[in-house]
Amino acid sequence: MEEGKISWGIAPIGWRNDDIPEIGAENTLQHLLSDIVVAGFQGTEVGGFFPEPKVLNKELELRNLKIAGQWFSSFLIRDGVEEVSKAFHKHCEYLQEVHGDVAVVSEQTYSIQGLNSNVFSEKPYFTDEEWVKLCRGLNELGKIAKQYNLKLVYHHHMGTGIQTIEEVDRLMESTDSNYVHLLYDTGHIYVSDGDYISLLHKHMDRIKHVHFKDVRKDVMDQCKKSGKSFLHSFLSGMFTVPGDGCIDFVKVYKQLLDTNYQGWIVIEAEQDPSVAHPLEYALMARKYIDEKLIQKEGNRLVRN
Ligand SMILES: O=C1C[C@@H](O)[C@H](O)[C@@H](O)C1=O
Ligand SMILES: [Co+2]
Repeated sequence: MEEGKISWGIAPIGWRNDDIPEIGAENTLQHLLSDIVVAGFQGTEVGGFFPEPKVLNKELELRNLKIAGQWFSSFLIRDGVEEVSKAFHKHCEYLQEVHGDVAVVSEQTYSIQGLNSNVFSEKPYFTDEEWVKLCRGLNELGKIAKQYNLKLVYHHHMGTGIQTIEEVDRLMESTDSNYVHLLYDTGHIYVSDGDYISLLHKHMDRIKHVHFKDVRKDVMDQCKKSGKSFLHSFLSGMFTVPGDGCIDFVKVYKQLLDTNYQGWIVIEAEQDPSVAHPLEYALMARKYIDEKLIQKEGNRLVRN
């Protein structure tokens, strides 16, 4: 990533979803990457179906695309830092080989994000001892990431122990800012707290990676009312690309520019690809970015 710039990416999640690997399984890596070029993005994140670094790098180079980062499910509370570190070293090695910038970490101990539980009312909570174990563990993982020239960015997520603004506040207070950074995901914090601006204001200095995920409020309300799981909520269309839901990305983007954010903004809108055509939605996102965000901000902007 170039110094002083915002890079725009789009995640594979609109084409294929690691949380439900069956959906979109017909979309190959080559198809996904070529769609990303057609839609005018500079890069993507690593999906669970991505190949070994040599093969991936070849496909990326052919299309002049970059890797922003990759998700890592940590089980620090369940397994302890020693065990988790082994898998995290491998994760970072892979990311280094594909020239990624961030390791996206989410603590999955007690997570209900992949279960058939009500994601709006059954999230887990950590005890004080578990908080200590988690935060110490994250500091250690952050040090490992640094050895590979990566930043550990923590992903707050629906259905997990770090979901709400209060929980993000506590995580930021209890971890070392040299090693643990924050991923700001507009969709997750909005569905959790009904507010996506406070987190941005409070933790701008820690935010080193951004996911732009929009929310269809009517669908969210319906999913909440019927007590749907996380997976069934997104399959019902709770999430979409920026400009197609209720989040004001102009406000968010302005704040990012005002505070001189440097790094990736990755469009991440999980939907069922058989319902929401992935390239069509990627193009919609790009149009919205160009017309409502970049043009609006004029020459303050930052697109390669
Ligand atoms: O960053 C993310 C990665 C996905 O696997 C996750 O479920 C999604 O909601 C998300 O925000
Ligand atoms: Co996300």
